Amino acid sequence: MTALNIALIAHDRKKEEMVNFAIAYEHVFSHHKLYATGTTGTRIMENTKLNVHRFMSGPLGGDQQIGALVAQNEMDLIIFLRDPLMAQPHEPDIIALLRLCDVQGIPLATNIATGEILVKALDRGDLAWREMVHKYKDSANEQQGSGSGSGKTVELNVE
Ligand SMILES: O=C(CO)COP(=O)(O)O
Repeated sequence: MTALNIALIAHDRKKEEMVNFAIAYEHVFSHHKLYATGTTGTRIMENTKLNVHRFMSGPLGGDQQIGALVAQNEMDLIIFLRDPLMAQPHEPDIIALLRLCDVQGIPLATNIATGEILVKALDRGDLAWREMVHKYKDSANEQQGSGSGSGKTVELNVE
């Protein structure tokens, strides 16, 4: 199975849970391309050997940056450990990201129990259909002669 694009996001009181999750499934995640909001990504990299492409911190637009990739159907799996007991200043961004996952039909876990099921499914190859999505997009882009391939993974430079 080729590497899929996975986004890991956690609100502050869920970050320790996310770090432990990343440690537990490092052997699975290491085969894929990881993306995260700023602080979540930093915490994961500090505690594992995983390489994580970090976007802005959530309140500064990180959810929206990941949402942009979801809108382009580039993101294959999202594990977003939300804090359901604390209001977030960027709640509209969060809702927008979740909505876009439903628009594109992207596998999304918002708690650790579902996250674990999805990562085990990923490990078993159950998300191989996402490879077909990428192949289809790539060939559609080639047919349109878009050259650099607007459907390819967008690499953004972040600090
Ligand atoms: O707020 C977040 C997601 O909505 C997470 O952002 P950080 O990973 O930067 O803390």
